Amino acid sequence: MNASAQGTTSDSPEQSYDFDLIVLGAGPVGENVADYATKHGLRVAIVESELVGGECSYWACMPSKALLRSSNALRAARRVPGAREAVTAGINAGAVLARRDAFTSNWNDDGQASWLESAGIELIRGAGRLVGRGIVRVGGRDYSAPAIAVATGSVPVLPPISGLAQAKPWGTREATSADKVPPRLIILGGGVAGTELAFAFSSLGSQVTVLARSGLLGREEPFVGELVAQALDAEGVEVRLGAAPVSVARNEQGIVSVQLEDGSALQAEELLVSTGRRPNTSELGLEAIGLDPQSGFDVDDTMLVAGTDWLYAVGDANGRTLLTHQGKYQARAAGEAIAARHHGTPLLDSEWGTHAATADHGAVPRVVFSDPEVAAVGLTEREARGKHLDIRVLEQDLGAVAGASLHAEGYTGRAKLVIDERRSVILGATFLGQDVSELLHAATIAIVGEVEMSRLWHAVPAYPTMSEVWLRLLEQYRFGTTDVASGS
Ligand SMILES: Cc1cc2nc3c(=O)[nH]c(=O)nc-3n(C[C@H](O)[C@H](O)[C@H](O)COP(=O)(O)OP(=O)(O)OC[C@H]3O[C@@H](n4cnc5c(N)ncnc54)[C@H](O)[C@@H]3O)c2cc1C
Ligand SMILES: NC(=O)c1ccc[n+]([C@@H]2O[C@H](COP(=O)([O-])OP(=O)(O)OC[C@H]3O[C@@H](n4cnc5c(N)ncnc54)[C@H](O)[C@@H]3O)[C@@H](O)[C@H]2O)c1
Repeated sequence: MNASAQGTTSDSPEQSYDFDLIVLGAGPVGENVADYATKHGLRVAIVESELVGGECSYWACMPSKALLRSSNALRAARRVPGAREAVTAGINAGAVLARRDAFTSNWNDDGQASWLESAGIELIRGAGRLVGRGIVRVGGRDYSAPAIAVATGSVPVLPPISGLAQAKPWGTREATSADKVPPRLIILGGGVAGTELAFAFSSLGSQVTVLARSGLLGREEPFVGELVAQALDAEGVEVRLGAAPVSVARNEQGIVSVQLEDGSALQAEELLVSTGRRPNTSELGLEAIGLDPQSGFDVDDTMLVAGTDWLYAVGDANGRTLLTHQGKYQARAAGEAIAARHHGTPLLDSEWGTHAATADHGAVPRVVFSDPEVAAVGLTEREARGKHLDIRVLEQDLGAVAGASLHAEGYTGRAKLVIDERRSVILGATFLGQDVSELLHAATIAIVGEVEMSRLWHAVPAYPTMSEVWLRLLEQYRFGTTDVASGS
């Protein structure tokens, strides 16, 4: 390392630094910050303590979706006469686990490490820690750069329940990398991870019980949790709403017992805790640069940390939205903003500028890969009302659309738009039903583009696709009724 610790400033000569940018954490977000800065000519190093590719590739998005996909495809076939008769056996759990293993490259990151090399990004293996302004220590060696980006992801939150930690519950890592399907599985937490993994393990053969202290998927429109709970029930999953565990224990035979507040108890071979995550900041040495590791990062839309002109926090690490695609979007903005500041070229950080993650504030797409799927973007009705906006709400039975009835026998689904009446633009959209995730991007474009409803009228959905739900919603907006030339 060439630069001195606290004395290093952003206007020191470029040559005195080891790199132009050091990124802490090579998850999807860190990789993108590094890539975008490198594309603009910066010399970038990335520090990774585990596997290049991060949580998403090995223990989150990819393995969980691989565990879900086969059973979703099987149910889809069973919903279509003609295909249904060809399904003569149930799920092959071994083949599903093998496909999951392939998607995680058997937890080997050689491929992603080679990609870093090909992109011109230097990989430093080990846990990085900030020891001063612009200085990162890895394995006893210091590296310097005028800009540092923290992309260290998030860690699970374990609720303070008596005996829980000692019972060695599964977290989402253990669930997504499991090589056996437990006969019984209790899931604590009815959020996105708990809901998806309930579908996954139930389809693989576990008897699953979900303990959700309130409804499922409480961040979304109320009908979402209700309909997904009904679907889980139909799959044989028991969803216990309002269930509060008071203690947990694992006996010598390995069976976990969960004692509930109402006096009842549950037993299972495994207990999965999926009760949320928090930014992974406690081991970063933030105190060395005058920041409190407990209070999290306060970032602007270029991901610059408040009170600094050199430190960035991106993706799960800043706690804005814990989603890969949104973190990567922030990473693209941050990588280019860091490069612009480095080169002294114009910073486009005003609303919707290239270097600003403006969509974080009202256009975040979210998909739950349950069956039915949940796809939502922007504000829910509750959130919009909380902002005291003049809104109008449109709802449509998705099953009544010709494309949906062709897609699956007895298709059940729903769509909802939240409209800003003053500007006549969409603030939020929610779709629920089989395969609705691919409907979502149209809504995201309408929100980001602030397309007025009168112009959306001219965006004609093809017949007979499920996208015709847009026409039904627009008719409702214009005429106040769904009963307009419907059917075909
Ligand atoms: C079960 C589950 C399923 C999910 N499914 C989806 C999904 O389908 N779609 C979606 O959009 N999101 C999903 N998510 C969320 C998604 O996984 C995260 O939003 C995403 O991984 C965040 O990326 P990141 O790069 O910020 O952090 P991470 O992927 O966590 O990467 C951070 C990296 O930093 C490294 N690191 C940490 N500390 C240090 C240090 N001090 N020095 C060096 N390296 C360090 C870690 O080893 C890790 O590799 C899911 C999450 C879970 C738990
Ligand atoms: N498809 C996807 O995009 C996807 C899938 C899985 C996870 N994720 C991301 O990963 C993050 C973590 O997922 P998650 O499901 O753990 O978090 P979450 O915030 O979605 O859900 C946590 C749930 O646990 C409940 N909970 C919290 N404390 C509890 C307690 N003591 N007892 C009972 N219930 C309790 C909460 O009420 C909530 O319903 C999420 O923020 C999500 O964005 C995304």
